[in-house]
Amino acid sequence: MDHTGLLIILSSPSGAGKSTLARRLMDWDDSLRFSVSATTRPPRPGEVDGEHYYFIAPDAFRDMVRADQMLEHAEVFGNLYGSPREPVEKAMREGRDTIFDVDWQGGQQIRASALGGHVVSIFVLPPSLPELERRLRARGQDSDEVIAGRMQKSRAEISHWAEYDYVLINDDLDRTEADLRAILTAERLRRDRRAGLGAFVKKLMEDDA
Ligand SMILES: Nc1ncnc2c1ncn2[C@@H]1O[C@H](COP(=O)(O)OP(=O)(O)OP(=O)(O)O)[C@@H](O)[C@H]1O
Ligand SMILES: Nc1nc2c(ncn2[C@@H]2O[C@H](COP(=O)(O)O)[C@@H](O)[C@H]2O)c(=O)[nH]1
Repeated sequence: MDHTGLLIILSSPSGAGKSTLARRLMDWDDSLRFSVSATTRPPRPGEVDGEHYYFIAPDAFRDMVRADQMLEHAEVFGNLYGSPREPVEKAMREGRDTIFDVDWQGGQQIRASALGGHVVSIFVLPPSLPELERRLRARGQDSDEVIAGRMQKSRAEISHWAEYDYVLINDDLDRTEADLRAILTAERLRRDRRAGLGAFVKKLMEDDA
């Protein structure tokens, strides 16, 4: 292995399909790892601590931020969310690619982080706002009040679309998954080519010295 792992950022307004797409990508390629975030929001029915999120108290969250244990963190919909730093750095050293499901603030912070890896950012749009609301309701996990709050914030999240390398409209799930696979394959080739050429050029210079 002569490369570091990719950092793959997925952002979207809540309910556009990031978690569903991330799960599908990991079923396609089991070498991908998901960055399990820490959050102060309460678990939804069926969510497992350490698998979907690390559910922690606000004080514990703030302690982690103070100890520089979060690669990025933000307040989203009135709760704190953050990506623990250590597992990401370990995956990068091991050459494993990491998927992040984070909002635009997290996306900006990961891009600006000093990790020095190859970052690929993807924004997922819903086909329409009524369809976004339909998906949030169909998921059946949030109250009307929570859904209204998320819909109200959706425009602010969408306004950051142009900061991303790729923008996909998640109308047909199979099609969006296929687009994501193509992006990942191409970005891995770019990363590998760069890493391979670096070694080649170094050797070329040494041979000539
Ligand atoms: N292309 C699609 N067509 C129809 N339904 C979809 C599509 N993509 C995702 N969904 C459904 O929409 C709902 C929301 O998807 P998901 O939970 O993946 O969104 P999310 O972006 O991760 O949301 P959040 O930001 O709140 O975590 C789920 O019930 C999922 O099955
Ligand atoms: N900046 C971060 N945003 C995160 C992180 N983990 C999740 N999120 C975003 O929060 C909302 C809501 O998520 P939900 O699970 O409560 O529906 C969603 O848009 C996520 O992308 C994180 O670690 N950092």
